[in-house]
Amino acid sequence: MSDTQPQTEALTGKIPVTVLTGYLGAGKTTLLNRILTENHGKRYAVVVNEFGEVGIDNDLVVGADEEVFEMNNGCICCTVRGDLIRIMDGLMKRRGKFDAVIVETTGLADPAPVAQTFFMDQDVADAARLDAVVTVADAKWLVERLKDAPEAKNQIAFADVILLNKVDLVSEAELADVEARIRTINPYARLHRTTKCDVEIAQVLERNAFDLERIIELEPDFLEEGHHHHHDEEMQSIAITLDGEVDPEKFLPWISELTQVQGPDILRCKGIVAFPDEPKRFVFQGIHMILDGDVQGDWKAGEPRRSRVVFIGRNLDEAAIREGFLACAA
Ligand SMILES: Nc1nc2c(ncn2[C@@H]2O[C@H](COP(=O)(O)OP(=O)(O)OP(=O)(O)O)[C@@H](O)[C@H]2O)c(=O)[nH]1
Repeated sequence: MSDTQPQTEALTGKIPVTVLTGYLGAGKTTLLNRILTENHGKRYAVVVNEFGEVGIDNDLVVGADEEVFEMNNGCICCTVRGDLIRIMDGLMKRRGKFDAVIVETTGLADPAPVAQTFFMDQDVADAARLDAVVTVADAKWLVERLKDAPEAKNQIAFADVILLNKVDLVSEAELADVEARIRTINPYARLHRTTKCDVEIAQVLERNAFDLERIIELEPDFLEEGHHHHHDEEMQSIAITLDGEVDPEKFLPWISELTQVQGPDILRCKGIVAFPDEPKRFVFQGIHMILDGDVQGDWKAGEPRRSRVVFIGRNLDEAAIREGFLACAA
């Protein structure tokens, strides 16, 4: 389908749904926050899914408390039939309160079963239409992940729109290389080079770009029940909650050493921690050895000052990481 065939909600009566995907740490939440803070006069309902049982992404999505629905009992692509359908049904009962839906999947999700929900479940298919699969790709790490992560490849293959993000971290030659790799997997998607996902929102939302025929060519059993996909069996997700504050003098050296030493195996880490006498939450994010942290957003009145961290990776010594974090207690 092309831009010349507008199929807006006014015409079809269906709510447009954008599936936002991309590997761990590529910039999905960055794009989502950009969409939610930009002044476009639209109201979005957001469904966030994360890998690991401690909800962190939900708290990192800005100013959208009421509209954010969180699914964190596993990978979205394995629980779509349940969670996503239930949430979509709930959303349809609140029609009129929002103009479109955005589903942010975990970095480890295969987008196929997510997209399938919008065709296979009759109630969902009657009420909503998949507008586009938007994939955020990390210009620095994508080439590596295409070698060892099948999900990363599927996310590119399924995309209608690709944001090749973090162009600030790579040279022009590396950029050309990663772009060529993307094109061998998906020659069709619109591709935008971005830093911090700085793309015009109209390039991402309401594209009316999802092309079922292309997807069936790619995956002939797309519209059949029992569609299988495989997960990276070695991938671990370690979520730790400390019921209290952590001492920055212990925590900062610990996290920095951990990511330096085990960086190659830590695909993603993030957390929200409470420092003593600090009214704001300390939020940190890491991708391999690149670590970033800052105080942002006040702890709300009455909110327990709990510290939560998540590590996703391979060959991680869970007991040692757990012990190390708990030893940072203030
Ligand atoms: N240098 C650089 N950093 C970026 C860019 N875009 C995002 N980041 C940083 O990359 C980290 C991950 O960004 P997120 O938006 O949380 O990524 P995500 O895809 O939502 O991550 P997961 O949900 O864990 O898979 C954050 O620390 C961002 O600030 C970019 O264009 N350049």
